[in-house]
Amino acid sequence: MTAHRQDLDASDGRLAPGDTPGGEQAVPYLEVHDVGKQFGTFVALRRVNLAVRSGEFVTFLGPSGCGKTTLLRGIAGLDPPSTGRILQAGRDITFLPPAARDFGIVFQSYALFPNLTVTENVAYGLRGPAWPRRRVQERVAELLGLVGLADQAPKYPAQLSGGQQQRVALARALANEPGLLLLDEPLSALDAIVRQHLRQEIRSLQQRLGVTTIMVTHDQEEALGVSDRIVVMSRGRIEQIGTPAEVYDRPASPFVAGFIGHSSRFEAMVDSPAGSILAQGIRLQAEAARHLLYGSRVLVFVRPEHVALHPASAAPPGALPAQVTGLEFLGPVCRVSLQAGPLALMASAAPAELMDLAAEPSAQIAVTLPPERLMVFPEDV
Ligand SMILES: Nc1ncnc2c1ncn2[C@@H]1O[C@H](COP(=O)(O)OP(=O)(O)OP(=O)(O)O)[C@@H](O)[C@H]1O
Repeated sequence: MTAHRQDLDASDGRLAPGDTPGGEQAVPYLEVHDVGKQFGTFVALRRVNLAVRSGEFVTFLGPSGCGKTTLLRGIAGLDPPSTGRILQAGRDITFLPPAARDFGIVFQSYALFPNLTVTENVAYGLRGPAWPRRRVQERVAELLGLVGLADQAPKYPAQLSGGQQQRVALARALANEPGLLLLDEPLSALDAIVRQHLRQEIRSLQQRLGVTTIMVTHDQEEALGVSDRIVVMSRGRIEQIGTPAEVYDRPASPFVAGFIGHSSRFEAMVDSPAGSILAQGIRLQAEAARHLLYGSRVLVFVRPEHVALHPASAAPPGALPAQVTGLEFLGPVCRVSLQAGPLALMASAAPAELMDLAAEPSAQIAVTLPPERLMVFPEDV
């Protein structure tokens, strides 16, 4: 496990054109090579490259229509790619029918047989000479124990909650000990609390079993919370592959910076080779601008938690005067909308800090933007 962590940390999570993302380590369990998918003239996937290591939990994350389900369906053989190859455990599975592959899948809609009991649903795929009745009974009992449903065995799906039905679907997907577990938005039909609980259970079960897992989701909190690595997708392309910390702290593109987490965004121009930028007349320091061409246009993002707030009367040198334009109470933190001259910024701070600053709507305060925290991208990326 330690070595695995080091592997993950060693990658900087960025993609250069033509790279094989994540493929720099030991032989991957699943390899996606240059996969493309067209529906008529519509291109749903473009040259997707991906390598998933054995035992990894990888999430496909992106807005609606970005192609994440299409990619998962390609890996499952439900909708083969138009171009490229997919290898699992070294075997080319690109055009194998689903039944000839080694995976279990859980869909968003529970997809259980309504006329079969929990036991019968889980046992459904356990057929043939390898599965005498006694062994099936033992395996089903083991699986229902694993997903915490040992006492629900005789019930029918309609007698279970949504969360319980997804646990049955998970037990069924794992019944044959597949090499690969595919989860297609498995939690999106559930309410927030069940969803949060079940996602942690899925993660701990996955770690206990060590099964290589790919989950599709459009919920970034879900992806950040459970994944070893996240594949961020947009318009049929992979924008970045990285650990949750990498995609959050070091986004590879303006899309990723804007899609993952909250941020304020503004345009600027590189003003000097020493990392000074000019944003609508306001001069700021940005370490990430140091290597960029003098005079080039850039997009700048800053996370709310990195916008530092100060009293107007005790502003540090270089602070920008700012007016509070809105406050949103979120429990442990408040989100503060600010107007610093022409720049609209969002900050977050503890309620006690805001009380000390008397930061009420229309109050005047001051802000600083730490140079090492500004995420800067050339506009032509
Ligand atoms: N069978 C199909 N025929 C035509 N177009 C399709 C087909 N399946 C998917 N598409 C299109 O391909 C694109 C990607 O679809 P996909 O289902 O992979 O998106 P997604 O990222 O999973 O989105 P969502 O979160 O909304 O499910 C969409 O624009 C979709 O309309």
